[in-house]
Amino acid sequence: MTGTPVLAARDVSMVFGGLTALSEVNLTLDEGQILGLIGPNGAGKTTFFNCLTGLYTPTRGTVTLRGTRLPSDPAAVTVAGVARTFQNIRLFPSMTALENVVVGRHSRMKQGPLASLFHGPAYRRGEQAARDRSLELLEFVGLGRVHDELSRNLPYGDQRRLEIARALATDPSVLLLDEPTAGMNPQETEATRQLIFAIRETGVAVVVIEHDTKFIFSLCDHVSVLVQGKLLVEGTPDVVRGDPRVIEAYLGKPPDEVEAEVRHYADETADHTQVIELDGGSEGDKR
Ligand SMILES: Nc1ncnc2c1ncn2[C@@H]1O[C@H](COP(=O)(O)OP(=O)(O)OP(=O)(O)O)[C@@H](O)[C@H]1O
Repeated sequence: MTGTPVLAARDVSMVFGGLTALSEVNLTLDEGQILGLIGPNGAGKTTFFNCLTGLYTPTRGTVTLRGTRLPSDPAAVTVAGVARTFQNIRLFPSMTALENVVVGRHSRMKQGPLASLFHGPAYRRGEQAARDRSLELLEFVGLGRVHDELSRNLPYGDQRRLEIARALATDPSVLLLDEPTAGMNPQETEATRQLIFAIRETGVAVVVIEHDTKFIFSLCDHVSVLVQGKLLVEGTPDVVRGDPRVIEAYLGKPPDEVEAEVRHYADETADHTQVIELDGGSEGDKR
C-alpha cells in the first residue's frame, strides 16, 4: 500500500525504572487495515496501546496520525481520531447503554459552556443529535434492543460490544481494541469478528490485541508479534503463523512440536474457510 499510513509508531521505547517494557517498536497501520498484535503475557502489548493513545509518553520514539505527531494527552488523542477499548471493561455501571455511548459522543461535540448552562435550542439540538447517533451505533453493534438497560445488567459479551460502540461514538479514524473477545463464548467471539469486519467497512482502521491466535489469524490483514518488548516477527497471518520463532516464543512449544502446531493451524483455517463459503460469508471473510 502507498501513501501516508493512518497510524505510525517509530522506534517506540518505554522504560519503567529499570524495566524496558518496549524497545524500539515500529508499527504501520494503513487505511482500511486490520492489524493484530499478539505476544505472551507481559510482552508489552497494553503498554504499546498506552503509548499510542497518549496515556504514556514513550521514553523514546514517536507516534503519528496521518503524518501529524500525536500529543501525550489521551483526551486530545481521542479528538484527533484514535479511540480505544480497555482490557478490563470501563463502563459507567449505573448509566444505561445509551447514556454510556452519549458520553463517548460528547468528546465530539462543540457545545460551549454557556450553551450547556442555559440549555438553549442549540444545546438541545446537539443533545438530540448525540442521542440519535448513539442509538444508531448501538444498533450497529447489535445492542439497539437494550439501549435502556443499565450497563451493569448487560451480559459480559454485550458490555464488551457497548465499549466498542462508545469508542466509535468519538468518530475515530483508528480503533484500538484490547482483548475484545476475552471471556466470550465461541458465538460471541464470531459475532465480534464480524463486527470488526463491519467497522473496517465504515472506513475505520483497527488494531486488535488478542491472545486467541485463531481469532487473530482469521481476522487480520497483518500481524505483529511482540516478545519481551521487542517486535519479533510481522507480516501476513500466513507468514506469522508459519514462523517457528513465533510458535516457540509465543506458545512456548519445544521445536519438535512446532511443525505439528503449524499443521494444526493450517487445518483449522482450511475448515473455517469452508464453513464461511457454505454460509456465503461477507467480503471481510474473504480477505
Ligand atoms: N505503569 C507501569 N509501571 C511499571 N511497570 C509496568 C507498567 N505498565 C506495565 N508495566 C510492565 O511492563 C511489562 C509489559 O506489560 P504489559 O501489560 O504491557 O504486557 P501485555 O503484553 O499487555 O501483557 P498481558 O497480555 O498480560 O496483558 C510488564 O512487565 C509490566 O509489569
